[in-house]
Amino acid sequence: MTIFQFPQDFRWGTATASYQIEGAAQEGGRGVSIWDTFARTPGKVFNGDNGDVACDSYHRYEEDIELMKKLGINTYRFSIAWPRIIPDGDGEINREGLDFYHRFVDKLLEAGIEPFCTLYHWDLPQTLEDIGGWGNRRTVDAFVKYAEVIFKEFSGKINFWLTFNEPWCIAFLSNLLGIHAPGNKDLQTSINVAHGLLVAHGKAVQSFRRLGTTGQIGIAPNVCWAEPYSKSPEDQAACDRSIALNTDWFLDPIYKGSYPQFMVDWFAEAGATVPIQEGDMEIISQPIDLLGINYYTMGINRFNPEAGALQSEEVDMGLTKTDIGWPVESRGLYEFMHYLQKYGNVDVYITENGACINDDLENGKINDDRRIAYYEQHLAQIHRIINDGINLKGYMAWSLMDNFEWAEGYRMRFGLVHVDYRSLVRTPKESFYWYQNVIKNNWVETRI
Ligand SMILES: CCOCCOc1ccc(-c2cn(C[C@@H]3NC[C@@H](O)[C@H]3O)nn2)cc1
Repeated sequence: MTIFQFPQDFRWGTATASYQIEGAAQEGGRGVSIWDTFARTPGKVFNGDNGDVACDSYHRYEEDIELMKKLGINTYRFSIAWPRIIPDGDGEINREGLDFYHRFVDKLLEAGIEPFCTLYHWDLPQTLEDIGGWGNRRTVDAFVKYAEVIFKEFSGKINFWLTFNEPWCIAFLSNLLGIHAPGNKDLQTSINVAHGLLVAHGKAVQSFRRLGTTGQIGIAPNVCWAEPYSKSPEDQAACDRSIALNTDWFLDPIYKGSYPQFMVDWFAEAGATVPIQEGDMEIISQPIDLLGINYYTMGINRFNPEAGALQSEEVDMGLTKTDIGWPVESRGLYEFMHYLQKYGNVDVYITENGACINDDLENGKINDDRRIAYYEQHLAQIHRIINDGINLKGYMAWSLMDNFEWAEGYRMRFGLVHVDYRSLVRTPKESFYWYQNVIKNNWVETRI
């Protein structure tokens, strides 16, 4: 056994998102989001599940915070539902929505837990999608208005901010692959969405600075680490494209003020171009303070001209998989964090990492040993990363509790806490108690 000690000021947390846990979809003045619409579209979400009730955290947040206190976390990542704040996306402010998040944040602070706020975790007001979503500059301006409302309301209470969660999912999973809301399947649309959200990000950072909002702000790309199936240049290039679309496509504009040219050229071959307007890249490349990194798995990729827009195919190498089918391979996190150094040794928080393990209650307990093994391996990599001098400042497990896993509905469970979706009873899993011990000790004991 090996003991890995973490830095004294290392932040330990968990993460959730508004649409996935809140429920109360028609309460508190909330407007309709694209996920309400998508979930009601036959065939889009497993079993026709939706976020109408979810974990009912809108009503049960005090119980959730008691669980966080029991777990011992000092940081909690959550997202604010834009449709609760400006229900029609760009009109009147809904005071009831702001009051809900004030009650919630005040309770977190009372519990000694640092709020780590994501402004946009995929629940776009439907009215804005109706005018073209992120591809329409009116949506960009509406986001800035929404962000400014939140900055003014919560400056001083919230000190860790993320503009967007997983821009690759917002742009490409949702508008090229059509797997998430709104379900478009068009390359140009997805590139327009990616660019729109980047401009919105930059404008929001400008507002954050201009308003003198407290704390630090950043963005949370999701990671796709890939290694080539063979030494062929084609397979390496296929990996490069997969990695770049999740990371460089968003971080090059932010840190370098330009898109990765090899990817711009690749998409131009497919007839798609980036709708850059005068001044956009200067806006996008506003300096930020931190990055959130969401890591789940890595792939072994090879070139396949039939494999989608990137012609990059993941090969099943027979690794152990979680119940959502993702290979368990923590090595990719270590490799990726070194890849990320090309943007400088920026402050990074792991804002999502976790395993989908669908164990259920047995005699009142959930013996999710596979989830414990997943966390043990990934925290050991976190320790290696910190030991290499990389500024990794904190870790938030995805997720505090089982919740609405998007197109997979409620069948896929990522939580440290089990949720019975009929009774809404929360039951800490064995992984909850394992993570509680890691946090208490600030070290992890690992078999690797
Ligand atoms: C068959 C082709 O498939 C293409 C890839 O399809 C997916 C689907 C889903 C994901 C995905 C899901 N998550 C977890 C969430 N992160 C944010 C938080 O809300 C969690 O619920 N991260 N990535 C990636 C890729």
